[in-house]
Amino acid sequence: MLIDGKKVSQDRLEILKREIQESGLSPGLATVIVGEDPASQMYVRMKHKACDAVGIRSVGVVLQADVTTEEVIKHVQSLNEDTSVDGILVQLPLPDHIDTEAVIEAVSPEKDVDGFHPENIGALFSGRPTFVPCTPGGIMTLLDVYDIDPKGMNAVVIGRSVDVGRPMAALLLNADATVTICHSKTKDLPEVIKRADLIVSAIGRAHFITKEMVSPGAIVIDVGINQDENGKLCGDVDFDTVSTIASAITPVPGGVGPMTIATLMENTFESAKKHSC
Ligand SMILES: Nc1nc2c(c(=O)[nH]1)N[C@@H](CN(C=O)c1ccc(C(=O)N[C@@H](CCC(=O)O)C(=O)O)cc1)CN2
Repeated sequence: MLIDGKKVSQDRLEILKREIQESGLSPGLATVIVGEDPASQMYVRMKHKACDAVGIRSVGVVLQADVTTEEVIKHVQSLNEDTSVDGILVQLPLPDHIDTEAVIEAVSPEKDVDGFHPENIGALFSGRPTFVPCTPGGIMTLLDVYDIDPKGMNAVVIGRSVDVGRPMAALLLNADATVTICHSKTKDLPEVIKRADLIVSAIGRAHFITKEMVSPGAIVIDVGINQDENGKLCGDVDFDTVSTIASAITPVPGGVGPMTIATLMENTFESAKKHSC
């Protein structure tokens, strides 16, 4: 079965648009981008476009690549104080000279619609999630829409990043899966992956997950955004072969990526609802 993230995200955005209209609220999202990385610029454009589509006001702060950490934090603080802004997201990655953790910690936890603030990450790991990071949150929505219940499954998350691997593991644990997080130092990685009922790959290596590593019937979620040898967008999973034995699989493009944006829109509306109380 193909898990169609593009379709699910469109459906979710339609529903959200109606909910926002009916709420009478006027949610606001602020994006912060530093430098001119073309991929980051594209993702931020996609986020503003999604805001327009569902009825979320959006403002963009664009900062030069040589801005200091302190200057970025000042902009974030002024967005924290701006009552017309319900959600703040700082597009990642930031340039190397910027202290990313300090910038993320400067975002008010109440406006942290990316769910990266330590307070929100802590809540997630305590089993009391507040704002959930958008990519793992979007994956949980996909599993739910396709009636895939992780309860009791052996889930293997490949990659231990703060924005995807770790929160993904916490969400799967909260959903009663038995979770293994793999990383560059994991011994016998293919063997660990072979035992998985559910694989979430977020390592960023084109075609890394091959058919031989995957148990027939496993569910395969591909978070990778890579380029193949011809410069074509592809995931971590060798889709053509793995899809012949997986029971369900996400494509790249059109799988997890669009759900990241839909979840960001949903988090922003949730934030606006909280601020209206
Ligand atoms: N502050 C954040 N930074 C980053 C996040 C994030 O959630 N918050 N995630 C990624 C990038 N990202 C959003 O920011 C993102 C990546 C991919 C997609 C997407 O829809 N991809 C499409 C393909 C688009 C293309 O043509 O290249 C797909 O997979 O179908 C959306 C958002 C890192 N930074």
